[in-house]
Amino acid sequence: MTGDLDLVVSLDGVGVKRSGSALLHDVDWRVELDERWVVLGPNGAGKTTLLNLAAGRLHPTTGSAHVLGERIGRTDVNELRTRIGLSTATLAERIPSDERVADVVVTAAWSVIGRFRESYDRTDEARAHALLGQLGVGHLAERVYGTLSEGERKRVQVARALMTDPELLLLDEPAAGLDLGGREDLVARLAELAYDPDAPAMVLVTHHVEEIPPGFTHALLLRDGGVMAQGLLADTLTADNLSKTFGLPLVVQRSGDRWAARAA
Ligand SMILES: Nc1ncnc2c1ncn2[C@@H]1O[C@H](COP(=O)(O)OP(=O)(O)OP(=O)(O)O)[C@@H](O)[C@H]1O
Repeated sequence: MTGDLDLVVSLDGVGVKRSGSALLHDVDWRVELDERWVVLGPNGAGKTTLLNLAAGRLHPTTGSAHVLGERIGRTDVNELRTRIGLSTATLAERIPSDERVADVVVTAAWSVIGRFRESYDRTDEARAHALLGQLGVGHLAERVYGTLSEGERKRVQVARALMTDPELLLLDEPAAGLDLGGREDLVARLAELAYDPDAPAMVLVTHHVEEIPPGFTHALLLRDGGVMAQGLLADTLTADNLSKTFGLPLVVQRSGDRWAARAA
């Protein structure tokens, strides 16, 4: 147990090994309540592994991991899960395509995917509708999930992740597969959330600096399971750091509160 109540994630010397290879090694990372982190790195760098650790769904092989004050591996993970909002492609694949959109969100209150009860609490229904509205898809609440566009689905998935009023929100590539309009819309919604002082601590995994929403404060760069750089966005997203992380010379541009990168 850590003494700092503002500390949401705390990894100390964490390594994760599978089948003899190190997915992560020597990771020290702290996420505080009012911080919004972006995790960047090339394919296979260990980003999803890091997110699964922060979600309490994976135990470290070495070192120690605390999430919301609980030590992973020594706590009831089911209880911890209701305090964490998680949106990943793996979870999204399990959403039944014939499910009513409002039900996709409301079922998160019971940590299930797929409606299994006749009636849900009215306050839960109201919260699900409010969250869909906040994400700009309130008008789709009565539609069937399978009929939504990819962009609409992504926003429903974020609403679902927020359903339990989590203390930590983890988003794995929320803008993957979206067209430019869809990406910009989602980035704007996530920016609103990032600026909301009542919103949970946030960690967003992405491959692209263009997808970093305004309001995000910190970045962690991963390569081959190791941390290349971490800290405040402006200090961390340098051409040098990104070039080393992605293994090619890059130019990084900041325009207001948005970022862009291209080969040098
Ligand atoms: N259970 C496992 N056993 C062996 N190797 C694994 C296992 N799970 C993941 N890996 C490997 O660990 C590495 C890191 O995977 P991870 O999914 O964390 O990367 P990532 O940065 O999220 O990649 P991407 O951007 O492609 O989604 C990859 O090389 C992957 O193949």
